[in-house]
Amino acid sequence: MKWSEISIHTTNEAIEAVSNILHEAGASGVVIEDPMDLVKAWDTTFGEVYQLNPDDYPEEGVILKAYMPVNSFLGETVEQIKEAINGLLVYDIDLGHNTVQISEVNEEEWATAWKKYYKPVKISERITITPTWEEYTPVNTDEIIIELDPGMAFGTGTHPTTVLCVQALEKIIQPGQRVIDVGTGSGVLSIAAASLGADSVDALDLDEVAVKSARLNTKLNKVHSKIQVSQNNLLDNIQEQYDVVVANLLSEIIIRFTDDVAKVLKPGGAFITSGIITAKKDEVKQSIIDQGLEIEETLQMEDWVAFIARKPYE
Ligand SMILES: C[S@@+](CC[C@H](N)C(=O)[O-])C[C@H]1O[C@@H](n2cnc3c(N)ncnc32)[C@H](O)[C@@H]1O
Repeated sequence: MKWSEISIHTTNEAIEAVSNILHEAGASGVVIEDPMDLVKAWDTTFGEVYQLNPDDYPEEGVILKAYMPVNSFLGETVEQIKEAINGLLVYDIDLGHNTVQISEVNEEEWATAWKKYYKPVKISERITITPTWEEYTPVNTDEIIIELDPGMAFGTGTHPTTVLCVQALEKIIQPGQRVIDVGTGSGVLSIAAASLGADSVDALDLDEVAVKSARLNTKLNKVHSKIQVSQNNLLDNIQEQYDVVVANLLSEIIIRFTDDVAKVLKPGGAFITSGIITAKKDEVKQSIIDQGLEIEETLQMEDWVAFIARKPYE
């Protein structure tokens, strides 16, 4: 499996916003390279007026590196990333050099680079996410451990949008419920729902790499008998009714399919959604309200928002 390393030369000021864009685009981890690597020492030993060569100018800024699987969406994703970064100019964020470079790395290089940063993390009252290669002993008796092999799909389980969805699931899931997880990635939200007592979960993703990764993770966590993983575009051709719809997707995509969410929810059912950057909060909220759902709670972590909305009884 090939990974593509996307290197973005930007400024300190833009680190957070560009990292958010990379995470929103599904990057598995963002690494910030030491800006000091870019600084070259000036040799003025003889007090001469230096003949400046543009190539020797002290470089400023930072390099952000993100990793994405090489698949048919990559070109489009990189274009979207570039567009979103350029969009930051509207907020007067200095982007510095603003260059984007792409190179291929192999799976082993990626895995060793990334595994260093990935440790067990308690992400909600009851749920701790641990990578498959770490030994972890539960601290509390009612603690739920989710073991994840993030593999090639989005989702180490620790991104703020995932954390917000897990926290919302913990509030909402009742034993026996039927759940659908749109954009399942590594399967983390489906595993959380099943572990919290849901009876059956349909886990959907457009990306076949995610489908494989989710299947593997549901087995690892021994909840595969409750979770059906399939390749599907959003809620296309879904005819069943659900107690809970959970979707951690880009704001633009959420807005596009809230009408289908309202259709598949049972009266009294809940819609949990994140992937919403604060700037897009109102737009997403309005699209949910326009479909007759009621916003029950808004959760926030760093620059990210999640909504819990409810379909009223007739
Ligand atoms: C931000 S990740 C969320 C992964 C996981 N649910 C989590 O919370 O960590 C979004 C996922 O949605 C999937 N996705 C994007 N567009 C989709 C679509 N139109 N239909 C289904 N899945 C989609 C992506 O492949 C990706 O796995």
